Amino acid sequence: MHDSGHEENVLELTQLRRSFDQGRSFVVDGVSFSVARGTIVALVGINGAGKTTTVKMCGTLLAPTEGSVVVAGVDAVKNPEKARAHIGMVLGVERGFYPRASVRDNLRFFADLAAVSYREQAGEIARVLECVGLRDKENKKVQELSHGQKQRLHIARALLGSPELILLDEPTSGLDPDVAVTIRTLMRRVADQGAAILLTSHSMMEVSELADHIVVLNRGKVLVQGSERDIFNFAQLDQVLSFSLVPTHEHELEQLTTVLEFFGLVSVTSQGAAWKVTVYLPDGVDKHALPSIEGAVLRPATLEDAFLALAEKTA
Ligand SMILES: Nc1ncnc2c1ncn2[C@@H]1O[C@H](COP(=O)(O)OP(=O)(O)OP(=O)(O)O)[C@@H](O)[C@H]1O
Repeated sequence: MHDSGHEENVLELTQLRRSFDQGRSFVVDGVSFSVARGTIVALVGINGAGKTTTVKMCGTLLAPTEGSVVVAGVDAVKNPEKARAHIGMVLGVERGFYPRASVRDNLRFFADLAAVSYREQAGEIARVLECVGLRDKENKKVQELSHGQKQRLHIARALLGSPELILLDEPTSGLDPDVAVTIRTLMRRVADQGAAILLTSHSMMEVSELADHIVVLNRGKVLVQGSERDIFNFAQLDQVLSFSLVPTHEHELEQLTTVLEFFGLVSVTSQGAAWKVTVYLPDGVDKHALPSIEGAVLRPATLEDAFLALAEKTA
């Protein structure tokens, strides 16, 4: 199935737009990016940025208002069924399986849908269950599985028939950390075997670990896309200064933030009787000139910080 060059784009979005109010506003507004074979692209953005709507359009579950989606060379807007044959997806995990039927029977049903021939089904089901570490649950009823096991079963379903494109909306949300690690390892392995993966995630740690390319959405538009370094550069971020403050006089917080704004973007959130102050410091700031503040911690910025700084900037 995977017979052409490594750089081939399995998914290409061009100027994708979607309105839910007859064109008065667009929740996805001119989004373009691509996902190459063997790579993982993460779509991130604060709530309501348009991530799920974008992924649904990639999966042919929602028609774009404008723009194009091409999956494995197939125009997915004109030929959604043909495109779907190349897609495995996990979008929302509460529904989808027959709870009283066994894991194997459920996967047989989906193997049929994924056009896996009857002769190959037993082997394919064993393969995908092995991939997600559920081989010993083949005869269990789905309703007897834990939340994490069901999540892994959804991923197993998406792998049936080895689709070239895998779409995952929040694949590890609500999972125990150890199960999330298993799933992340699995995603990397599936990509290394040649699949193109598009995922959404609220976990910047996950994105940092997995994504080869990051697309940051903001109110339906691509704010920035590229490597982790590109996101840092765009957010103009190097280090982060943070501390808690219980003001001793009325204007203390205001005075301090006015001084700190000279150095970088300042975010203030309440923490009971205290205020948590975070200062996002760009490259080149003279750290020695910073006011000395009791309990302040200066540390290198993480992707989470870059993301929060961008969210703060665009709020
Ligand atoms: N079927 C719909 N009808 C009307 N508005 C919708 C519909 N689906 C989504 N929206 C709106 O589109 C916007 C983007 O939603 P979407 O779910 O794509 O965002 P998201 O980035 O995935 O958010 P979250 O991180 O909260 O999952 C939101 O304002 C949402 O209310």
